[in-house]
Amino acid sequence: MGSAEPLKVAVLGCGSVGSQVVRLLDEQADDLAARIGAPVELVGVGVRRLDAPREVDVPEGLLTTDAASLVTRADLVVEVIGGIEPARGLILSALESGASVVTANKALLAEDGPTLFEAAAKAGRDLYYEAAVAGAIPILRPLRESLAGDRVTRVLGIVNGTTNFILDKMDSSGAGFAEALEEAQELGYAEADPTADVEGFDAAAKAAILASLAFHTRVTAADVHREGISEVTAADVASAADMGCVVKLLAICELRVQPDGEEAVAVRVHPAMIPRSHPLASVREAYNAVFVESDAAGQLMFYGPGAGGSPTASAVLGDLVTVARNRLSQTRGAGESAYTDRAVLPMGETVTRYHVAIDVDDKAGVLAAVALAFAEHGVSIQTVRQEGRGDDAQLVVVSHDATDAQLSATVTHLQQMDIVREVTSVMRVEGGAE
Ligand SMILES: NC(=O)c1ccc[n+]([C@@H]2O[C@H](COP(=O)([O-])OP(=O)(O)OC[C@H]3O[C@@H](n4cnc5c(N)ncnc54)[C@H](O)[C@@H]3O)[C@@H](O)[C@H]2O)c1
Ligand SMILES: N[C@@H](CCO)C(=O)O
Ligand code: NA
Repeated sequence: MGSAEPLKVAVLGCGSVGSQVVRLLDEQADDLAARIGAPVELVGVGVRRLDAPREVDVPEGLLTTDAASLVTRADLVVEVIGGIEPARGLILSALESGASVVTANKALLAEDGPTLFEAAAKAGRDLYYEAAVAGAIPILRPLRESLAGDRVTRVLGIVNGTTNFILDKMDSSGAGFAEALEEAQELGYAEADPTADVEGFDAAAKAAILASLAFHTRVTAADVHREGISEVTAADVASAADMGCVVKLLAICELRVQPDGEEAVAVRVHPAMIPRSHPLASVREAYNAVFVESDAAGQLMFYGPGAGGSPTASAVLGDLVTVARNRLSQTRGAGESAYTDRAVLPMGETVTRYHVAIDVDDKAGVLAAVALAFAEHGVSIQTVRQEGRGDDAQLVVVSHDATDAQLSATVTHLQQMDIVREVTSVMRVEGGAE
């Protein structure tokens, strides 16, 4: 074992994640060599600037700004630069020159995963990316390997720590969105430009990756219906609490049997109310969790730190060991499984329940007129209650299952009614029995 050739590893990017990968490669060198069956040799660390401050001491002579040539000298390339280019070009050139690749790059995988998977298959090399979804939490390998003999029907995930922190803060303190965001920024959870997190882009990329693996099909970020949390108000959170619910930003991937018997997938990211009794409701602060439903296993929950340099590096190193072992035994891992080629349903056909708050005139017949508007669009009402009197009168309606198209038509109708002053909030209700 000790006589095996060293495995040459290149790390591209030395930021939050890359610096922790470099640190662990050094600190765990002996254990990694024993687990892999060969020593790991760090042959270079690709950086943008040689003189930038770093969280890790990179051994003399290993830093380089020439990532393009570095990838041709490695057996295994770890890509932790992020973004589309130059990451995509570097991964493709690494595969072409015979290296296997481990990446944490959810944005790239969700935008152009198929190009990368095809390049890996053509080169006969591995492409692993456990860190790309929910950081340290093992979720992609369980979907790809442990659940490969089961039929996954639904994945519900809290896959963005920043937004979970903000919504948790709003729930526990009554704060509004802006105030909770400010606190998240002060504590370093949210970035100065929080758009990717709060508008759901990060979660949508992860949803695309989860749906692809769960349902053996190809889903890209463009297929994912996306709504962020910037419109969620303190009143929405309080209203959820009144119903025994909590508001979470959910990534929802569903397998749906169509009337013609064909199976299609629906993938969406949006804030939703879930009952406090649901396992995902107990996910606090910046933690992540993924709730999986499958035919044979039933319900599974994966929970843990979804971000941060060191937790994310844990997932990267796990992939590195697997890919290294595959390489030594001259095999490849499972690779992409997209044999089903399922259609992705438009959002209008998505079915769920809704919580609708409507400011109304406080007079006889209003409740009946509002109920009729729901009925006209085929939306059945589960509960309705009035809050406030006079100028503050509000009706809060919770529907049974309806399509998004039916609900949208109902809301448009309500907005045109004289007795309706404003539809103040429309939020989906997930994770509960009908
Ligand atoms: N930070 C997390 O918690 C986390 C969690 C999961 C996944 N990820 C993913 O990991 C990847 C890295 O994230 P991060 O948080 O470490 O980002 P980061 O911004 O801290 O680090 C990226 C580094 O890449 C460097 N870089 C940019 N262009 C380069 C180039 N051409 N060559 C070499 N280096 C270059 C930057 O200077 C920076 O130091 C991203 O894909 C991200 O989505 C991060
Ligand atoms: N910004 C992400 C972490 C990286 O995926 C989050 O808040 O969860
Ligand atoms: Na993960």
